[in-house]
Amino acid sequence: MATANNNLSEYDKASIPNASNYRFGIVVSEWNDTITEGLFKGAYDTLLENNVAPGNITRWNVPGSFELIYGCKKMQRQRVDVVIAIGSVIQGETKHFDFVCEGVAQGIKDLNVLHDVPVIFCVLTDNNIQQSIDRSGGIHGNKGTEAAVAAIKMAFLNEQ
Ligand SMILES: Nc1c(NC[C@H](O)[C@H](O)[C@H](O)CO)[nH]c(=O)[nH]c1=O
Ligand SMILES: CC(=O)[C@@H](O)COP(=O)(O)O
Repeated sequence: MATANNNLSEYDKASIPNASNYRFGIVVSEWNDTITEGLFKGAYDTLLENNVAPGNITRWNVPGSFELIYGCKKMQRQRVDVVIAIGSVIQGETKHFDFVCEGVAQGIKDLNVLHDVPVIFCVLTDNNIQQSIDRSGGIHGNKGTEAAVAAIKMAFLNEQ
């Protein structure tokens, strides 16, 4: 189902485990920061709404989405139960978009395979800025909210 038919900010609160004892690492790319700050706000607010204490949330910034891989690898070694990678990649004139998106997706996948701390993929890969606006608190909701819900669920799963 495409995002256009499924608001990113809507979730069943009854399906969310108790998150008050989990620790969250959030790594935020500075490229397209008006978008990534919106994604971060969505994630942060959703964690607080689900009884996560601010002191249980650690945020680091990295220059761009490609650096999310290294930043999340380092964050996995911190005292956290789950990591959220936040980025915004927007198509330009060249094929660089393709390499950044593929590299980040593969790199974060690898971190989930190689290490025992889940990393949530909250990276928008959009054709234009409007699509990014629409998915970071706009008409399609906020992918940061979706990522925070996924993070809580994966922290719970990691306890099983
Ligand atoms: N064009 C975008 C980039 N490009 C920068 C790379 O992510 C990386 O920082 C650089 O290649 C140095 O290693 N990054 C984004 O996050 N979003 C873009 O649209
Ligand atoms: C995703 C990118 O790296 C891209 O925004 C860079 O723009 P360009 O392809 O015009 O160099």
